[in-house]
Amino acid sequence: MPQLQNENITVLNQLIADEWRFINQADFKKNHLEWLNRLTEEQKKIYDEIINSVFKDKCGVFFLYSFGGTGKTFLWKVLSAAVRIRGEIVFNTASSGIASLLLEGGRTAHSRFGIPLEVHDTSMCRMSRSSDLGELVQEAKLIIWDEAPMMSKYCFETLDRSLKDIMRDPEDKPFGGKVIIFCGDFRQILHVIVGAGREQIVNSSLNSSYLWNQCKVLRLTRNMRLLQKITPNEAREIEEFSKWILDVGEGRLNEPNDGVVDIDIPEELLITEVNSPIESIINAVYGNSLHTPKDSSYFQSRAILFPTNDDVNTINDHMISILEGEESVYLSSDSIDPADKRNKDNPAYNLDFLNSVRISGVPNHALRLKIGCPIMLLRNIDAHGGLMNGTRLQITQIADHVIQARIITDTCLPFKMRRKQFPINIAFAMTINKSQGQYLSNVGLYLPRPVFSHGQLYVVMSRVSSKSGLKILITDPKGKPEKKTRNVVFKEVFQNI
Ligand SMILES: Nc1ncnc2c1ncn2[C@@H]1O[C@H](COP(=O)(O)OP(=O)(O)OP(=O)(O)O)[C@@H](O)[C@H]1O
Repeated sequence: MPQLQNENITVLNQLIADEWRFINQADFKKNHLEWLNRLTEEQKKIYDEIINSVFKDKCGVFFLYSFGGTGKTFLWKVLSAAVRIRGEIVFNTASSGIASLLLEGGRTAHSRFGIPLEVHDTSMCRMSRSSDLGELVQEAKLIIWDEAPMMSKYCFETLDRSLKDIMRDPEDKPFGGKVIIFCGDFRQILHVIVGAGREQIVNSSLNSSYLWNQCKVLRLTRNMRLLQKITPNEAREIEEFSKWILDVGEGRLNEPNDGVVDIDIPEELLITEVNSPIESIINAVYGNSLHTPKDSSYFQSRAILFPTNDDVNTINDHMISILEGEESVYLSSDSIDPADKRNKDNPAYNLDFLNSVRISGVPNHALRLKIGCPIMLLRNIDAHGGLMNGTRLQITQIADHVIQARIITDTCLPFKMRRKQFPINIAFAMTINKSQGQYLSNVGLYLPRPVFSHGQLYVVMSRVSSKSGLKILITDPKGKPEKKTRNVVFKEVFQNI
């Protein structure tokens, strides 16, 4: 494929043409040198290693292990610019739509590579060598895949098989000889498998794959947020808090433990004065008056987090009631999918029952909305426009069949159901799992029941960069405040990193 440095040249493959538009952006050329000069020593070492692999045509599989604030998003920006200013194609991908938005030209790995929704040990991506996507993949010099630990190892193995097939590398190198860098944090929530136990979850993670032996682990260890304009006291507090968060994430509190243990939460994070738990957590995050819709930055930085969806609905229903303004209710149209012949005429699945179904990832039957309220998108709609599953928005206009909003940032049913509804839910509160990848500065964690899976507590703690942004309410079944809560860490997942 010829090198294309001039945007006036036309190419027949639209996917390649789209990538060349990035290459031709003047900004990369202007900014790359300035960014390069700002890299810290450890960032520069990683940069050099990757660039060396890319431009000396060495294959390479890397995993960048880092925690929040160590500058990995910054590093991707510099690496992508370095490859693009040399006229080459970079794939910026992420496991989730929301994480892909942080990357220039980012896409979910599933959509970028045509990875099937159901993956197993022989599945292949939906692309052939001669397809537009196949040709684009052959051109790509560097593949970045963020938030890798939240995907099943079969996704990476599927891509490995497909790239080997497409690249036809005589040496059968991993990923067809491409330079690929995965990154993420194994302390965070891993691949979610409904109903699976600890062993199955750990066995399905990237570092349980045959590919892991080929992966060189690189590390970023320096919290770059500490270098920003803050006082020595603030820096010390952030440093201590970061260390405590890492201890939570690695299960190092209250040792010895097998990874499931009650831990003490520091007093300053706890909400202890409680008349009504719901009102206490709302006050801690949103203050005690929500009479007029606040500006978008107010909602952008705040959320109440819960381990499960049931409690999320309770808070969102309460919040929409107290938000000032006229309420509009949008009802979904529900039916059993005609393709589900076995259940299509089952009287148990009547309309009332279908309307009552509330599950994660599917909008509720009745959407109660008001102008000003925060909502979360539940579908990947437009990557370029920033509209991905998990994007939060604030409603600005409501009409009969249209909602206007501005961006502020498998089902397991025994029947096949169809629901026509705006793909949104209210987002004053959300589940911990949905908050992974979101950036918040005011978080309220409400634990009427403890977390149940690896990484959930760590994900909450690592949403904020300072203690002052986090308030935790732990209650017993009678609503009485407590000071301890369960932490779950599958420690075996760290063994070979
Ligand atoms: N070398 C650097 N020079 C100056 N600022 C930097 C550098 N590296 C990172 N930063 C800044 O530090 C902050 C944190 O970096 P970044 O967002 O890239 O970290 P991250 O590891 O992606 O964190 P998170 O996972 O929490 O998003 C950002 O404001 C970023 O611009």
